[in-house]
Amino acid sequence: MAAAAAADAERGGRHILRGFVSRDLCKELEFIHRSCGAVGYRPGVLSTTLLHLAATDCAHLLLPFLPVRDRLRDTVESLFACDFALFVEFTALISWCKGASIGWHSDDNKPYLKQRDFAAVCYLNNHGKDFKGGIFHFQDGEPSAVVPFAGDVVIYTADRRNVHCVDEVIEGERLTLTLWFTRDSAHDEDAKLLSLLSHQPSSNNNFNNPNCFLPSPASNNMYWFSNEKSGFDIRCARVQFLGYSFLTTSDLKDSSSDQSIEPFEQLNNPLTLARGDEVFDMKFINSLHALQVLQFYYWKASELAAARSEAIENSESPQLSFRFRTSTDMEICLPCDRELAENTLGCSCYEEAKVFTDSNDLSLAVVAWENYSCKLRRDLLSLMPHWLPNQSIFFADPSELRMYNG
Ligand SMILES: O=C(O)CCC(=O)C(=O)O
Ligand SMILES: [Fe+2]
Repeated sequence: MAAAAAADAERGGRHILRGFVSRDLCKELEFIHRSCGAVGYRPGVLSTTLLHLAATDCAHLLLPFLPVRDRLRDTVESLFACDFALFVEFTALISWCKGASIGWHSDDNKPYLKQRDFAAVCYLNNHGKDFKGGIFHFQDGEPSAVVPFAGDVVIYTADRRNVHCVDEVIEGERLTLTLWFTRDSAHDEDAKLLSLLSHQPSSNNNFNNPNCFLPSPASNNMYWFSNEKSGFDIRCARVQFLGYSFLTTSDLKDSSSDQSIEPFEQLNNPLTLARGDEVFDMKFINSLHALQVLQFYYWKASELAAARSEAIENSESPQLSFRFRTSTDMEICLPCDRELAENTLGCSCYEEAKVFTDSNDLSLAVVAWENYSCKLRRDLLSLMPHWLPNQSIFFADPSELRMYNG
């Protein structure tokens, strides 16, 4: 087995593993990307890197990545019979929007990418259903093409033996979890992440702080998607696709209702969500907070609907969380090329979502999202003391660690 793997590596091995990532994890990572993603490293591409999550106070959202990240590293080490330690160089969720493509290249083809030894690209959604185009090709040898299917992973060496390209995406958003691995410890992603995490203000590491899982936006230009002529804010576009908009309202009784504040800045202040004439009666700390709750609601729509019908059956009165819009409720109006946004990120699945979801479930989503975030935050705080002395980020069962820690 080891000999076969070594021979494979000699030939510039490549592997396709079907069903490597569970469907549930694909959906969870999609939720993270749609609530936290920012503009990416090439035109038409959005990304959520682990460093970006850590830098925007969402370090707890690293946890869902860790089991699959560890498993991928182990798999690469064994497939290529590595007799050296392998480090993760880079981990990101990457979406390729309409118009995005990449021509023939190897992944180590720039002087600053020479440390890359292996690549793993996990597909999180489906060609044909969620997007069109976006097929992966190897220039020589077999397989010559990989059609992205949720859960599958393609693994290959990052050098000239695996020159590849991706066809232009014609429609929808093609989502991947992409990792590169290196044998050079100087490029270890974990060290960068740990340095960022250990330098965060102590209030963020304190689980007793009720705001410890609330996101902080990066700079506004990180959310501005543009072509040569116009652009749109990714956060605004994502809430619009689910049928909502951001609103400042005088009821919030703070600076957010001050209309002299520049619209982009209003996205970083308290705001709420509206759906047509209805206003959600809850204040969110900023647009990312509102977006995260809304995407959580979209992710968990069927579970939330079931929870609601159970509440009705048990004659627990459903929460009335919407009120009618008044003249003091002001929509946050940003320059936005709606057509570009729809063309870039649009997908028929959003139309289905609008019919499927019930606005009353949004208040259930707020509670469920808080529980989800609190649990991850607690797990993160259990794991941190084990990561720091090892200088490495790994997954372990946090409940066992808590027992062990007393
Ligand atoms: O997403 C893919 O299928 C491959 C992406 C790629 O080649 C790259 O990012 O270098
Ligand atoms: Fe590539």
